[in-house]
Amino acid sequence: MRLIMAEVFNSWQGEGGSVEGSAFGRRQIFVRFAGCDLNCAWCDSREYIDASRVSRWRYEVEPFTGKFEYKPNPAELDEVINAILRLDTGDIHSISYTGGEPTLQVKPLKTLMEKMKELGFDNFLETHGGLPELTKEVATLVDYASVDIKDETARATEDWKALVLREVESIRILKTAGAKVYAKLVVTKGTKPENVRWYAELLRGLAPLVIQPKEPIDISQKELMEFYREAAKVMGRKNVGLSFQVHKYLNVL
Ligand SMILES: C[S@@+](CC[C@H](N)C(=O)[O-])C[C@H]1O[C@@H](n2cnc3c(N)ncnc32)[C@H](O)[C@@H]1O
Ligand SMILES: Nc1nc2[nH]cc(C(=O)O)c2c(=O)[nH]1
Ligand code: SF4
Ligand SMILES: [Mg+2]
Repeated sequence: MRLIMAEVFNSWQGEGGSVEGSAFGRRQIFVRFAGCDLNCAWCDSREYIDASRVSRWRYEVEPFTGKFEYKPNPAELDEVINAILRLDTGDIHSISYTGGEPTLQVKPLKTLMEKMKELGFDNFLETHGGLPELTKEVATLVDYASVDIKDETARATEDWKALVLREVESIRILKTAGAKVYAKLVVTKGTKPENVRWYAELLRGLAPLVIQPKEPIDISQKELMEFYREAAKVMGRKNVGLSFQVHKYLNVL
């Protein structure tokens, strides 16, 4: 089975903060799929969005060395499994499937998740959640999920409100299947409080929310706290948290 890959590396989860379902600070092996159907203005993995331009993928030869070996795309699934297993440092909390958008390649994603479960690993899905029908195909194999809520300022797609509703549907599907799920909202200085209230209404009683400032940060702490307070008023004070891309501050992958 073949797939278009971006990279495999061993690091620790830098996002998610402290809400229920977050794996922040936990050791993970990251499997980054190439290809995405959205186009977030602030995407930090932009080079992997157009899968047709990702001619090769890379895997770290040893954790935290920044040394990689390269193979041509499409990758064979066995090559990816080998790359993951050789990075197993014995302290891995879960395998993080990210991208690009991992659910776009749902068949190899599902086979890989099944294999990693068989080998005793938990599965952490990092998804934009905009493809609930594909989310459904892997939901029972997901132990943890971070599902983005793409704010209007992400300019991820034309009909951004319909995308938000599909993301909430993916959250519901994952929760029903037994996964620990949280929503992640990347905010910018243009984010509107009334939109934060709308997201919070959709998420109330469904999943906790982390509010993550776009990097590089352009929002003041005062504005960030205003969004936090708006969400907490709707969702309850225990169901909202902050998340920062801490790995970027410590210069690790
Ligand atoms: C690159 S995306 C890949 C997974 C999936 N396509 C998604 O968007 O959730 C992984 C995570 O990085 C976050 N991210 C990407 N660029 C960012 C930036 N410039 N600032 C803050 N978060 C960012 C996204 O919000 C997402 O939660
Ligand atoms: N350390 C680290 N944590 C992460 N959390 C989400 C990431 C992603 O790109 O999906 C990511 C990443 O790229 N690196
Ligand atoms: S959905 Fe994820 S991978 Fe796709 S453009 Fe947005 S942040 Fe980047
Ligand atoms: Mg990243």
